[in-house]
Amino acid sequence: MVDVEAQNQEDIDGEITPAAAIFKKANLPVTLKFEDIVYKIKTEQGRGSLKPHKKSQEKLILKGISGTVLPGEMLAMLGPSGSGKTTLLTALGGRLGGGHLSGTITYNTKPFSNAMKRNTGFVTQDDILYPHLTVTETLVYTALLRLPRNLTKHEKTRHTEAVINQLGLSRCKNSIIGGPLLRGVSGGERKRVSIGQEMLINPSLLFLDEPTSGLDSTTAQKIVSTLWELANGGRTIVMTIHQPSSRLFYMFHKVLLLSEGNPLYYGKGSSALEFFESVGFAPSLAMNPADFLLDLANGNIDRRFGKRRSLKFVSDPGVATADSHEDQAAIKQALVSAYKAHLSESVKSELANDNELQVSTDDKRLKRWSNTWWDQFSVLFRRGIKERKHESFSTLKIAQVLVVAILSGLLWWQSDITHLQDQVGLFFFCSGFWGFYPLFQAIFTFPQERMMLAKERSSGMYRLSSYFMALTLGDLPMELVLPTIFFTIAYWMAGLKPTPGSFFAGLFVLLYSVLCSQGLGLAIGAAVMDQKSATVLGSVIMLTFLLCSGYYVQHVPRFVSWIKYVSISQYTFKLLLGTQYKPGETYPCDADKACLVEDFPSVKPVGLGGHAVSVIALGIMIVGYRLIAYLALMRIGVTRRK
Ligand SMILES: Nc1ncnc2c1ncn2[C@@H]1O[C@H](COP(=O)(O)OP(=O)(O)OP(=O)(O)O)[C@@H](O)[C@H]1O
Repeated sequence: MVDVEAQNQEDIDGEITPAAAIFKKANLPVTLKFEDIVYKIKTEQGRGSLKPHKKSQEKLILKGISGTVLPGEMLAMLGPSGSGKTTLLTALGGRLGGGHLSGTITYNTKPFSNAMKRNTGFVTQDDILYPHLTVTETLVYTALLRLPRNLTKHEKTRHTEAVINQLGLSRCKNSIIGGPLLRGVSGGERKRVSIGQEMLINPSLLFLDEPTSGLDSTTAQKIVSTLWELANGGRTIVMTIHQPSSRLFYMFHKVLLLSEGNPLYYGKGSSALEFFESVGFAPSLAMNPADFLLDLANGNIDRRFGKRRSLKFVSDPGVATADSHEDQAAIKQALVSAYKAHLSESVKSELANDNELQVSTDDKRLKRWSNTWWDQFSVLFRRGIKERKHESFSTLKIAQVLVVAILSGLLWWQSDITHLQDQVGLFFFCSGFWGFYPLFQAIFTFPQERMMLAKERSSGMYRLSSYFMALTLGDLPMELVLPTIFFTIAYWMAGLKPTPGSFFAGLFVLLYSVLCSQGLGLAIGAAVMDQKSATVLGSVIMLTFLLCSGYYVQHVPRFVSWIKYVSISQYTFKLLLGTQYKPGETYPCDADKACLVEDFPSVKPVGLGGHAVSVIALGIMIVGYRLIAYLALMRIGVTRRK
């Protein structure tokens, strides 16, 4: 017998078995038990309707589900769409947030813990992968982040190679993953990459949400065969599956059939038909048992197949009559009662069986994170640059900025102080353009990353701070290069003060304000997490800042005049003017008259003093907005545990 305790301790200390052997056996065999799982959520009635009063109603999603999955077993959850499969899987995987979950879930008699989290893989229904990374890159970055710190980079790469071979991904290992608008690997390969990401940590407990959905039967068979092999190595595997073929159906050690949150069957797949026959439902024709089970769970017993001849024939469930609905409900009710009468006792006695391995998972000895902050940061930074370079360094963006810069240079061509209004207009344009541009670049950052962040954070891959720093710093070079190009072109074409001091001061102000607008974009994106709403909110805020910066309206009413104190544009505009004009400087306002620049109507509202205050205010905003973004992100990927 395997010395599980020693093996487990070894894993806690980080000494994972050599790459070639990682699929042979589970590190820490897990017995999963769940008893009387009930899950309720509060829904708002009248939501989306014109009713003024919304009533909150409780909805029962899972209605007392129990079962046991032993090491070496593969449990498949079957049921119609909306029957609660994903909800139950998420609850068992320790990731269910919101709502009220009751009942007990134990892993080797213990509740979910950090040690168990490290030993658990969770493959979500949608493949959440970066489209521009190759298969190998995707898996290597995951290995670098998830495998323990005492493994060398070389060992982690060897683990990746072993996973690639095990999952039959060698042929496409250098192909990019791809996405909706980018051709990449096939759907089946993508699914295998998602499974591979979880297999890298050699989990003893593996959850998969519909791993075969949308795949042809041969690919589905390949995936389930791989999972079957993994189960054979002493792993505990739980998956939801829609309509498995009969070949697949008989590969599962256990099947749990759900209907509207109720269990209808739990036990061996091969005994399912026998059970339903014993309670009065049997197919009279040879058919895929999974299809028959789904028909039962839908209450759709066809007269040709069902023995319940007294029930009306349901020709088209889509246009079912009230009678047929009643029939369906009656069938489902009969099946729920049959489960309670014949199966619930045996499920309970199986749960009472003390067959768990008494393994100590010393949670206190286990460090929360597999890697140091710096390791996480550097891997995430490199991965971010690789994935996002296509977006950040797109020729379209560079061309856009070049065109605007050259156009501005031509429009303001060699303007001098005799055309003060024009020059002031150029500075206002700069503060507006470089307020909006970085804001909209940054606004999309977190909404686009949301799914990935939720997935990786819920498997405890990295700290939020290392992710946040890596992502925001990774975007910086391009964010700063573009305004530098713009300013250099526009400045010299427009003939502004030709001194290095004025030029660099202006450039510094522009980059400083870009950092501030970028921070605002990050904060709005992270707080709203919806691209459309964030864009609308961002444009309203930035427009307000521009309108209140003192250029358009010089006599701003008192009750809105405070807005200028939070306006990025106002501070940028003021600082840009300060790089060109000094207090007391004059301009020719009439043929033979010189006037003070600070009295010029477009300059007066912002003035030429108070630069230190502006620099401090922008500095506070640069930090403050990023802090808001960070706090808003803290809610992503964190599940509440009971
Ligand atoms: N947070 C939630 N808010 C509202 N309804 C929810 C929530 N979570 C689950 N539900 C509802 O619970 C039911 C079960 O959902 P679940 O996703 O578990 O079903 P499923 O069997 O996995 O379906 P599918 O096969 O289509 O993925 C559905 O009716 C779903 O709308």
